[in-house]
Amino acid sequence: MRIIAIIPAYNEEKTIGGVLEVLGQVPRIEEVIVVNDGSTDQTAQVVAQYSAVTLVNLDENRGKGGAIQAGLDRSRADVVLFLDADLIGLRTDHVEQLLDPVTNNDTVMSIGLFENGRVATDLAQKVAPYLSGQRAVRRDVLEAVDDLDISRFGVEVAITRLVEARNLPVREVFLDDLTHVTKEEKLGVFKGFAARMKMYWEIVRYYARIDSPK
Ligand SMILES: O=c1ccn([C@@H]2O[C@H](COP(=O)(O)OP(=O)(O)O)[C@@H](O)[C@H]2O)c(=O)[nH]1
Ligand SMILES: O=C(O)[C@@H](COP(=O)(O)O)O[C@H]1O[C@H](CO)[C@@H](O)[C@H](O)[C@H]1O
Repeated sequence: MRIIAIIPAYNEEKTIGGVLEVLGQVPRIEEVIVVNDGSTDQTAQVVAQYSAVTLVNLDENRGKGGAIQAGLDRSRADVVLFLDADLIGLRTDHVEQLLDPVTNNDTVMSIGLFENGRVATDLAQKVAPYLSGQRAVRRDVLEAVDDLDISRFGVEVAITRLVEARNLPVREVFLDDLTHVTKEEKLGVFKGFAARMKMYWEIVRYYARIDSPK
C-alpha cells in the first residue's frame, strides 16, 4: 500500500517547516508533496530546504482544491494524507492516528479534529467537523469527487459529501494539543475576517454548482 502526503500551501513560510519536520519522521509515508499555490512569501524557499520533499510550484493561486488536484495529478498512491501547512503542535502520533483507520481498512476516510489545542480552534471543529483539512483518504474516493480542481475551499465538503452519499464509513479521530494559525492571526482582524467570508462563499458556491443541473 503506497501512502503519500499532500500539503497545499499558500503563504505559509512561518509554519510549513514544522509540518515537514514531523512528516519526515514517519517512514511509511513514501512521498511528501507540497503544492505551493502561488505564494508570494518564502514558502517555496523554505520547502526547498527539505530535499526529500517534492515541491510543486503553481504560478498562480488555484485555491485549495486546485492545489490538491495538482498534487494528485503528480502522484501515485493508494492512501493520501492531507494536512494543512499552518498546523501548530503536530506530532508523529497524530499522523499515525489519521493513517491507521484507513490503512487497516476500517474506513475509507479519517477526519482529524483538534482537541485541547486552543478553545477557538477546538470549538470551530466541534461546530463543523466536516471542514477539517486533516484527513487520510483512499485515492479511489478522491478520484470520484467531481470538479475537485475548481472547488477551492469547497474541497473538504466535496469529499465528505461524496463519502456520505455513498454511505462509506468515516472515522473521526481526536488530535490532542493540535491547533492552527487562524486567518485573523495571519492577516489581521479585518483582512482575516474578509478571507473567512471569502472561504464560506467558496464553499457555498461549490455546493450551488454541484446541486444545479449540468
Ligand atoms: O488558496 C489557497 C488557500 C489555502 N491554501 C492552503 O490550504 C490550507 C488551509 O487553508 P487556511 O489555513 O487558509 O484555512 P483555514 O485553516 O484558515 O481555514 C493551508 O495549508 C493553506 O496554505 C491553499 O493551498 N490555497
Ligand atoms: O475551521 C474553520 O472554520 C475553518 C477556518 O479556520 P480559521 O480559523 O479561519 O483558520 O477552517 C477549515 O475550513 C477549511 C474549509 O473546509 C479547510 O480547508 C481548512 O483546512 C480548515 O482548517
